[in-house]
Amino acid sequence: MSAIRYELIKQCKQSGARLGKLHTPHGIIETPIFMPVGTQATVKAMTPEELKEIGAQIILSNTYHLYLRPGERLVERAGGLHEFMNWDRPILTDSGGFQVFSLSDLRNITEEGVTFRSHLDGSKHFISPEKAIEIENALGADIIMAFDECTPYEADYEYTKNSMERTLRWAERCKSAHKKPDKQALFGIVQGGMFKDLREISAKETVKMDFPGYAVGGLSIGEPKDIMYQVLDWTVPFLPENKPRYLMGVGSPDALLEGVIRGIDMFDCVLPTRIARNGTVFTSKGKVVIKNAEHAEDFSPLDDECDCYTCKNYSRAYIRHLFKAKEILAARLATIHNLRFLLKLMEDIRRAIMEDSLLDFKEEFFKKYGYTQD
Ligand SMILES: CNc1nc2cc3c(=O)[nH]c(N)nc3c(CCc3ccccc3)c2[nH]1
Repeated sequence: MSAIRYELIKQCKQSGARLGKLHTPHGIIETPIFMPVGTQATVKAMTPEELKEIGAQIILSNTYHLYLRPGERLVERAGGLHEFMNWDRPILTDSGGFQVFSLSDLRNITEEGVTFRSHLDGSKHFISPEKAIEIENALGADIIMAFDECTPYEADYEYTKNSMERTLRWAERCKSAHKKPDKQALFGIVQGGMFKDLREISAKETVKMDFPGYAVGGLSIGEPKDIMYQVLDWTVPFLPENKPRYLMGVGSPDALLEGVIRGIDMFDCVLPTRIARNGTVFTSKGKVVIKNAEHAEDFSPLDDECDCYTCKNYSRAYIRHLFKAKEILAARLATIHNLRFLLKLMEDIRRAIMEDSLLDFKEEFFKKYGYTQD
């Protein structure tokens, strides 16, 4: 008995897109879904109530960060992540592999696991597949990711093949180490870099291990977008239709649409919250850098098609002023807007799939958004 159940509601007639419901111990998630990232047990600048207000159904957190600070045992003693961060809806945690590679400098990878230095204080640490699962079990997320190596984009065939094969062996070890499959759903992660045959082997071998859901890893790491889409075309067909598919690290509007069309159900990205704090916001007519002088006396909202709290109550001029004055409210208002923009885009996508008009919706969205302005 797995912790989650995926219900395929409708297969799009125009593309590989699907409408689904993911039943989890903390509630039902409608897919396709965008998942805000809350790396250190908080979606930066947002309260849980504000996240619910804008329609967030599931949030992500990070094993690597929470292990280093405050420690997974403290979170466990607090009653687990849901209690600790006052979030009673679903949570997904990544296994830490990716973060070790993108955050800590000194690191050594062996069959056993990864030795690395903490990006906080330089202290030495070791994480194995077993250790990663132990941490994720202690944190208590509804969906947990297997410990994998996100193969670097520029890796050659030989390295990518060895890395992918090790990730498969690690996946088996994660399955064996997982203590609570009835409470926490463990997803396998497909690797294989930019190579068709390696992606196919990784997908087939990972599916043989029968996980409740599958992630496509090793993407959104600097490769051109058309390569990412090509890798999806090579990989998704080998993933079972009755299980959710999660494309890791993807979240720009155009990539969300292209991923949905290729049969992806779940997405995450730090982009909307990160660029919000730097003063860049999504709008239906493309991205806007609010600090630019042109907005100084623009008393219209960020986006006149947006229904969010920020767009209903504040002007571009005011938000620009807050950024120029380095006011904390600036980051909050921009974050509310950017997250709502993507969550609403996913709502519109789900409606378009229901109405068999997804490709028409995509056409119209790109025309207005100005596709090239990704
Ligand atoms: C930005 N691009 C990006 N590509 C990724 C590839 C992988 C990958 O191949 N393996 C794993 N395990 N994670 C990846 C992530 C991190 C996603 C995440 C961040 C925060 C919280 C929860 C989840 C990625 N992120």
